[in-house]
Amino acid sequence: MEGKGIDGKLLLLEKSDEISSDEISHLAIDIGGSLIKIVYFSTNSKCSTKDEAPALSKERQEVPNGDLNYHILSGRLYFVKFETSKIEDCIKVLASKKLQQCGAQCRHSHAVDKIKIKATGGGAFKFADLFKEKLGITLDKVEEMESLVAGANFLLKAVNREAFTYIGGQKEYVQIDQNDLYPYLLVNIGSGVSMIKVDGEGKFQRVSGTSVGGGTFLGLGKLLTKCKSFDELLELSHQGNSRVIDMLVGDICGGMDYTKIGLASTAIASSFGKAISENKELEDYKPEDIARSLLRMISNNIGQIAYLNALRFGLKRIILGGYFIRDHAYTMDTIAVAVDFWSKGEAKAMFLRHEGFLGALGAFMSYKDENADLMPLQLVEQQPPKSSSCIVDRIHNSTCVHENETGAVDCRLRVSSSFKIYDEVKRC
Ligand SMILES: Nc1ncnc2c1ncn2[C@@H]1O[C@H](COP(=O)(O)OP(=O)(O)O)[C@@H](O)[C@H]1O
Ligand SMILES: CC(C)(COP(=O)(O)O)[C@@H](O)C(=O)NCCC(=O)O
Repeated sequence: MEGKGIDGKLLLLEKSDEISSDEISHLAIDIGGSLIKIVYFSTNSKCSTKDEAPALSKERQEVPNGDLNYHILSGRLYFVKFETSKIEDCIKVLASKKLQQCGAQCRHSHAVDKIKIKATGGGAFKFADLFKEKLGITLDKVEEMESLVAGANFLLKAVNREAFTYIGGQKEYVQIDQNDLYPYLLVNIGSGVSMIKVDGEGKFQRVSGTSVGGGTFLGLGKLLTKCKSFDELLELSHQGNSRVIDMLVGDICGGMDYTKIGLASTAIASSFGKAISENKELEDYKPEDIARSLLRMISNNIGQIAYLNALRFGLKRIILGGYFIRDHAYTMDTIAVAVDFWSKGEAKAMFLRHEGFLGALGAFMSYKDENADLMPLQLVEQQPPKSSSCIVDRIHNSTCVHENETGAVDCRLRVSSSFKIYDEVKRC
């Protein structure tokens, strides 16, 4: 299991046993083709030092608002993931932490089999019976595209320093004016890729997609390089040189630019094209060069299709999400350069700090639609990220710290007083 912490330190997830059931109020899950993503809100503030979370509180604050009272729960939103192929591990962790007791339906029933949690992604259908059987809970399905859009809109509107451009190796955070947010093209690079034209809250249309996505990178990468994991493949690509396998314009044109059609000699004419004529076997190529060419081919292709769809609808802003991106410099650079190149600087690629959690966040936000039990969730307070950050990676039972990741969001939930989440969770 991996967790992300915005302000860097070893947040709640270093030891999974540290989270107990009475500290979690809401949880939503996105079960994709490759990964399971979970977003949950916790009033707990177990941080490595006291001063990391000064604003956190378990106290309820009564806030009159018209006829209704609300209470404010202060805490943090946490983000964790599992590999979908290891869904049994995910279920074990949920069972051990009793996180499954944190859905929206506690008020109506204390019976475990009446508990529902919001779930999105194809796996919300595929694994519904498994969740029921092993945890006794019902997955309350939220449509995937709807969730992606709701998650993206929420991040773009409510979280400071969420969106950034990546140009020349530099991140530049962009605070988008809320009145000028729409329309934009949302490109979610998961196992496959969905492209969605977003026109407002709940106003969107899936306009395109491609099956050449993150699953393709990982699947082909595993076959071609013998890498066992995404991280290994990504790491390998750092040391590679794509020119070894990719056929460049210069390779075709005797080292010259193809000026007439605007292609420099260094531009890729054909990804993996050199392999057709060199009479080499797979083993003759270095795995790192293969990983590099593969990453570049897929990222470039997505950038180009994204641009074409932006052009189709006259969209200037392309927002990229999905766990494939992983804040990875070469991936972001390739996509940003592709968009810039093809659009001649007209369109901008923007990335998100919580790129992999759009669906899960969207499903989390949908608790607000529950028959007024839970009033609109609001992120009313949030600390800006500090300079260094890290996450704890517990996949494959290994614990390691990654630098420069982003993560947990300090926030306050506004909930209806008729829905006594905290008490209910303790009673469940
Ligand atoms: N630790 C990881 N394990 C597997 N895939 C990963 C990992 N980190 C990033 N990825 C990439 O992210 C993709 C999945 O992205 P995601 O947005 O979670 O899609 P899905 O909802 O289809 O699972 C994978 O296909 C892979 O390219
Ligand atoms: C089917 C999916 C929406 C599932 O989402 P994912 O689990 O990949 O995030 C996605 O894989 C996709 O959009 N694939 C591309 C299909 C196509 O348009 O050709």
